[in-house]
Amino acid sequence: MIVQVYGILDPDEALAVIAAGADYIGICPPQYAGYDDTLTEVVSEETTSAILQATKGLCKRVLIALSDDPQVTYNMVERHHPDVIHISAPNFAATPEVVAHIRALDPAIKILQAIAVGSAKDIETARHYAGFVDMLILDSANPDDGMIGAAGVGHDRALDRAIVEAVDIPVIVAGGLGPDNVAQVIAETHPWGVDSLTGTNKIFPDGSFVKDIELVRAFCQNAKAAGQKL
Ligand SMILES: O=C(O)c1ccccc1NCC(=O)[C@H](O)[C@H](O)COP(=O)(O)O
Repeated sequence: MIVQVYGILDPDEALAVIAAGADYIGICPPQYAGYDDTLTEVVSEETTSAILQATKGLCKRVLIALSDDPQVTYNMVERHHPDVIHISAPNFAATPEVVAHIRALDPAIKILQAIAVGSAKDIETARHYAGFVDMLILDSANPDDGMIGAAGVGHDRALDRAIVEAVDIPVIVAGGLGPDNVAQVIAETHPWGVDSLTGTNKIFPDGSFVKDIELVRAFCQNAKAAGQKL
């Protein structure tokens, strides 16, 4: 069972999260799209580079792309060359042309497409993406703004399971996962990987957060143990 942990803010935190068991770490670089002032997890271009440098070869490093402007994603790939580019924008998604463009910039990169799971038609959407992306992440729509991800809530896990069974590429299940519910969700969905942001954070009164390393450790241990039982 692959474990992805999002919301990494600096190199030391990244190393602590890896030591606690994460296989993939997720970073939110500047998006130049109106999110940079509202998302507390956005880190500067310099910090993104420092995290990527400090963790090279220790885990898979994932950058999230939230902008509807394709050029923002292309610039991110060209500048940082992460192991994985995670496309999670409201109105921009992978297409065969987008994938070809990204691969021309970095032939080694893996492309992870997000789906905000909400209805049975997402099964067909997943089948479509599976024809040209490397991985899928099944996430929750944020009830406040409709954005995909970082919602801290779950969604219909029967749909996740149906998507896992419908495609032949790796699928990461996300949305409201933490140490307490990850084993149950793995048992229900049989994913290749699981992901956590909110449920492994220590949140401060002003809304800022850091990773809670003990929660990350428990999340990784519980996920791996549940994966062994599949
Ligand atoms: O990590 C971010 O900064 C982020 C911001 C906006 C949308 C998604 C984001 N992260 C993507 C992830 O993969 C999250 O871990 C995933 O959405 C799950 O989040 P949560 O429900 O809070 O565990």
